[in-house]
Amino acid sequence: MADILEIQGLSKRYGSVQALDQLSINVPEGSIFGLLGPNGSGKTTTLGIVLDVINASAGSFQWFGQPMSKTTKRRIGALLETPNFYPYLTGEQNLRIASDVKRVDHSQVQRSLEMVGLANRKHDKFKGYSLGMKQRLAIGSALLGNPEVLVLDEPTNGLDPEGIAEVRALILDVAAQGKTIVLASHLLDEVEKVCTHMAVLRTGKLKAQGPVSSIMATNDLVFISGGAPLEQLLQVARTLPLVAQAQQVQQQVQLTLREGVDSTALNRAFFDQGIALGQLVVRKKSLESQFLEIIKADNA
Ligand SMILES: Nc1ncnc2c1ncn2[C@@H]1O[C@H](COP(=O)(O)OP(=O)(O)OP(=O)(O)O)[C@@H](O)[C@H]1O
Repeated sequence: MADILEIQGLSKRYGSVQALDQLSINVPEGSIFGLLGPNGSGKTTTLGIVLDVINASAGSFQWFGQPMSKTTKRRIGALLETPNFYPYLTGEQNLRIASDVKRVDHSQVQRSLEMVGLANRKHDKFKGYSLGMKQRLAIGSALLGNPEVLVLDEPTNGLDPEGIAEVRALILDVAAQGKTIVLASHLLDEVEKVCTHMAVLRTGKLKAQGPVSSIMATNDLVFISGGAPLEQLLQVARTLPLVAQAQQVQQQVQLTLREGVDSTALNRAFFDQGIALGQLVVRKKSLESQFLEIIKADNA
């Protein structure tokens, strides 16, 4: 997969605040890329820079392997903040105005309305739309001109649960039509549910990056029991080089394995110590606990 966006060593300073610190990120073509981080971690600044509305203090970026230009910009649709739609105009009328501003042909309006599932409500006034529909119209506006990439900043912020579900489904839908999506979110759950790839930001620094599945696959938790009393399991586990961390959790011993170690090796290691484990369960750590660990490590 080629990278549609490459960011190299991006830094941004606002006075005494180092908003971004040597950030390097690659966004693969066709991915739904989540920029995950708590408030103030630099997500909006990153998106602002790559959309050419904020100047970087240092570093560079390329879209489609090229520096930013008018032509490149036309290939990117963005929604950084909620557009000001006219409440008394219909969804269609609002998108017509948006297409005039963007200098995009009016024929694009119907296409956009269809993409965001509002074609059958296009004659309704904007003020009558649900929160989810309003946000879908905003995404429709970003899709005018049929860009290859869609950039969204916190696309579900301020929505009700129904709206959140609608917008997440829409993002998956738009991606299924071949577009790359870059979205910023402070919600771990959102990135886990929607994104294929992710970068974790903390105080302007990159903490992790890669396919969501591989980031989640590291540091699995393993629960063992049986074959020996719990105290003994715990004691042996703590002597094994392939175990990074061991503690008792209810009637089991919870282990974190070192990177690259699988559960078969663990089983064998116990067997070598004369213990045939009764039960061994691998549970993938939730993205949330990993994320919190990354944050914790950063603060340490
Ligand atoms: N125009 C500005 N002037 C001064 N400091 C700024 C400015 N914009 C952002 N910052 C600071 O830069 C840091 C990164 O902010 P940024 O908005 O990029 O983070 P974020 O992850 O998008 O957070 P949020 O979701 O709260 O917007 C924060 O410490 C913020 O206070």
